[in-house]
Amino acid sequence: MIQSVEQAQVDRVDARAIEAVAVAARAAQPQLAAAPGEQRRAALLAAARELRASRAAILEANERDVADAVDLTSAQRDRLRLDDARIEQMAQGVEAVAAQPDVVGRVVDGWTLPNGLRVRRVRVPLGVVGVIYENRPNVTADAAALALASGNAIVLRGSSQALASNRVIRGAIARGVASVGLPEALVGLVEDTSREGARAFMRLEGIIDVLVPRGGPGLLRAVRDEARVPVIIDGDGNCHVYVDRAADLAKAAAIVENAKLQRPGVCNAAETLLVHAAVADEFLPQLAERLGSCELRGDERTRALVPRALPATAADWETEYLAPILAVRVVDTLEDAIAHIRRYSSGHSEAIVTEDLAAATRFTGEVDAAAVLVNASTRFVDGGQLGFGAEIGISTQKLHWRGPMGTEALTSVKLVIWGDGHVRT
Ligand SMILES: NC(=O)C1=CN([C@@H]2O[C@H](COP(=O)(O)OP(=O)(O)OC[C@H]3O[C@@H](n4cnc5c(N)ncnc54)[C@H](OP(=O)(O)O)[C@@H]3O)[C@@H](O)[C@H]2O)C=CC1
Ligand SMILES: N[C@@H](CCC(=O)OP(=O)(O)O)C(=O)O
Repeated sequence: MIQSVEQAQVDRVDARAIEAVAVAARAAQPQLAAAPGEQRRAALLAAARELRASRAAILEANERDVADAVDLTSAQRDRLRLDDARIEQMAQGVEAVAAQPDVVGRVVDGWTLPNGLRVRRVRVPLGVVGVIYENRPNVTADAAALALASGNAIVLRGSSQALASNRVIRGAIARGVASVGLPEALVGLVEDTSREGARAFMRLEGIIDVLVPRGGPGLLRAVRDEARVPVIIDGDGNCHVYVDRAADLAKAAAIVENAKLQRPGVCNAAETLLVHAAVADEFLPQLAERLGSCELRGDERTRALVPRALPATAADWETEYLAPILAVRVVDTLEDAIAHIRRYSSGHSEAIVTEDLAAATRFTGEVDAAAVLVNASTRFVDGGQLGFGAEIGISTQKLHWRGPMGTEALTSVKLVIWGDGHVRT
């Protein structure tokens, strides 16, 4: 039989071991779906306790991960590294998910037909959620907590760089789950972190109900080419801030600084600044000073106002730097800003700074992204910040869900119809 190169590679990994983890999760999921909300909540609270109790083991594993990782950018190193405070945040994140209102079985709406049939639409778990994610170990806890809270089993495929950390974190959560009488298999971890293993994972048709690929363009290409399971893409963030002619420039400077520099390596950090020509003279020189060592790459009009800015090339408008670098362009109109964003945005998070309600309304109406913000930093587009407790990722696609994915995003709906001997005529 003739095989493609990709298929031959998939065959070389232990695809059966990966499948076994997912099959076990699938077998366990109905028990979770039938469990009362109190038991799911108790599992999460126990998992948080186990995370705190495993602090030393998590730190030790994480040190090994950091020591073994080669060629990390500063953003990747920052993501991978855990410390006491981050482990505590992880446990608190699990508790925050436990405190969310229960979504399983929630009645979305209901109606009674003229013939007496009673129809209700209720929320149900998706089933088995797979997630492929970057080298950020806290995602292991966040994703598992959100899945369990919403009645789903989860199979985690984290980065090869974080495997030791993820093993210990997954172990702690599984112990919490088992301590309340639920199966540990509800939280599965793919131990084969090869790229071929990831591709085998994407092909688990009929076993994984939905895959959440959380990462950059390389991962998304692989998913588009290889996945045989339904996906919710949580992709890269080429995010913009537009400073309008009617902006309060003090607010604008604080927002741009926060959006770019508070944590430059994350997907909701700003990458390009657009400034209306009417305020560029006043705004850009003071901003350049405020941004300190942040590298600026500007168009010609920007460079005339900010001599330290390097020339921006066409590629800069497309680039997610994930670093303290900001592309800057002066635009003549709100329409030009919207057109630039329409062309280059990856559909993650886009912000306008303005005191003009009409401009803000036009921006929020016409810009097509998971989140549009008025007079606020793009850094707020995060599950924890927006009240979801945590996030499994930030969906950059339109179907099923858009934006930070909390428990509701991990459910679908089912019609429950009650009759009394009704037959259709
Ligand atoms: N929308 C969202 O919710 C989020 C988006 N992101 C985006 O992720 C990117 C940063 O993370 P980064 O780690 O660089 O992302 P990558 O896409 O490089 O890696 C993410 C995960 O995918 C795996 N992976 C990468 N390429 C492939 C491939 N071709 N085939 C199979 N698996 C693959 C990685 O494995 P390994 O590490 O083992 O190579 C890792 O587990 C940014 O673009 C950021 O915006 C990040 C977080 C959240
Ligand atoms: N949820 C995050 C942003 C998403 C994220 O985790 O991004 P990344 O640092 O690229 O892994 C936050 O704002 O803190």
